[in-house]
Amino acid sequence: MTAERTARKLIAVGSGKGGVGKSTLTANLAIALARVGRKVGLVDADIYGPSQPMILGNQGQKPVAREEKLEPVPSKYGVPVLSMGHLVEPGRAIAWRGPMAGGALTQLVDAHWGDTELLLVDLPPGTGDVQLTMLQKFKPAGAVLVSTPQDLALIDAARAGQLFDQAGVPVVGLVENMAGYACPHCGEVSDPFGKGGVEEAAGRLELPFLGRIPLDLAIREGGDSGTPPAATDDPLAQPFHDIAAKLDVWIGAKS
Ligand SMILES: Nc1ncnc2c1ncn2[C@@H]1O[C@H](COP(=O)(O)OP(=O)(O)OP(=O)(O)O)[C@@H](O)[C@H]1O
Repeated sequence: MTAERTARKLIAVGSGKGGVGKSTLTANLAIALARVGRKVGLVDADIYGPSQPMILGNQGQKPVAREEKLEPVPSKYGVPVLSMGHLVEPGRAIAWRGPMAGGALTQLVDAHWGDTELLLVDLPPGTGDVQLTMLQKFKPAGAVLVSTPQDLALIDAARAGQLFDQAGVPVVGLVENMAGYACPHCGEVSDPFGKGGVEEAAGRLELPFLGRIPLDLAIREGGDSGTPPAATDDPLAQPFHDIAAKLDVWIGAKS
């Protein structure tokens, strides 16, 4: 069991601010990595607001426990997942204090992940209890930070970066989400959240810039309907595959 643990790498996907697309990115990266043959699993560490069962289209399935540990729930994209969303009734509020949330996270990570070589962990936004448990107890190999290009989100992203830094977890790089919206009627591209801010911030923080994902209705619809773009042949899959390839190279270099 010790050997199994050392071989498996955890990559945390974090953000300073909520709603910037962390869960969307995590699911699509996991699918992209599975499509190139990686044995990848996903932990939805967003204990209070789990969204992976909906994004990965396996809502309503319950994980079974074997020898007091959970069995991950399969998804049709070859990415097994564990989420509080599989354990509590949909729509029910999860009002837990920090230690309980930390305990729940432990159950999700310390599960029967079998031959899974890579676990992507979708963190809750910010720098709270769950993030600290994640860093201290499970020490991810690296962290990917996602932000929209607006200043407010970037300040928080830098703060989240500091948290990883202080914990000795290297930041793999920054991803810009929701940049450039092409109007479905006239095709004109506008930037509701700005553009390029994350790349600039990455330069300032001396961190790699991993790529940019456009603001696109199909990404939102894919998330809501359990069909993430990375699992399709849509051109929207490309940025996710490009970012996943960079992450794969980074992990390879670490091994
Ligand atoms: N590039 C995009 N284009 C269009 N919609 C997007 C994009 N990225 C994310 N969304 C949508 O924005 C919403 C928030 O995204 P998501 O849940 O991934 O963010 P989050 O950072 O994980 O949020 P939370 O703070 O709840 O954890 C979702 O409805 C998602 O489908």
